[in-house]
Amino acid sequence: MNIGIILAGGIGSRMGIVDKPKQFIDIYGKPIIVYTLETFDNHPEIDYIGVVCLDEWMDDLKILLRKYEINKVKWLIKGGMSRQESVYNAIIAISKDVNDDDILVIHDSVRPLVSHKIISNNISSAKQFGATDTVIPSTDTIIKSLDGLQIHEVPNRSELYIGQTPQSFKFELIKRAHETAIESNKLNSTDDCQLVLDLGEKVKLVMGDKLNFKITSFDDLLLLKAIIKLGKTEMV
Ligand SMILES: Nc1ccn([C@@H]2O[C@H](COP(=O)(O)OP(=O)(O)OP(=O)(O)O)[C@@H](O)[C@H]2O)c(=O)n1
Ligand SMILES: C[C@](O)(CO)[C@H](O)COP(=O)(O)O
Repeated sequence: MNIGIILAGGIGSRMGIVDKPKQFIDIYGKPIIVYTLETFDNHPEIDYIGVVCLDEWMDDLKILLRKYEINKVKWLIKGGMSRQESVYNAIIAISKDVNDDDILVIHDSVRPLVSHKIISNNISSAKQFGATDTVIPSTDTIIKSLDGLQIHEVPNRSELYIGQTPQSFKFELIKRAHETAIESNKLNSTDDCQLVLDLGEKVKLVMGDKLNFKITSFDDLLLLKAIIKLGKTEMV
């Protein structure tokens, strides 16, 4: 079984909009989270979906699921204080319904342009290797600075990638990774692959796409609107 876990438990503080979290912002009349959910709902290899949501937005989410006929959602899960806690809440919520070898495809609700190809590649890689990250090669040189004032390192760009989601895992592995992190008091990781690496397990890479960017700040919204508008125009 392949399960999409869509994370919508964040408040979007870096967006700077106070009335709603960024995943509920409308883009041409449809909230960002719906774009993401539709792609998972329509994917033939995704069996069920769990959505992790801010408690106070759960009713709005339920209305959207009905309105847009998102039918594969089986679990509605309360968000945690951190991304890591939100993922763990999902692991606990679905645990009685899944087997160790089932695949969790964990995705940020605020990456609405994820493609079916990326999801398919995640599933086949996680089935084969147990843990998979979606990445794109870094096209910029990355500068490491420990103090934000001077350069401490210029890592070799050919070894650097930008991490995206989905990140996909066999259920047993990601559950063990989270439990081990909690036992060692690591509670605020922004990346599930890091927790699997901490176990000494390998994480395979699949190629993402520049378009699968994360909506973080206001400029990302402008970009998303432009891309969706262009896409629609080109389809006409
Ligand atoms: N407690 C949290 C924090 C984040 N997320 C989710 O994790 C994804 C990536 O996180 P990020 O972009 O950092 O979202 P926010 O935490 O909402 O943003 P910010 O850091 O600006 O507050 C988002 O889909 C977000 O909803 C979550 O489910 N639970
Ligand atoms: C998981 C992630 O989206 C990969 O790019 C990213 O690590 C989330 O980090 P954030 O600090 O929650 O934006």
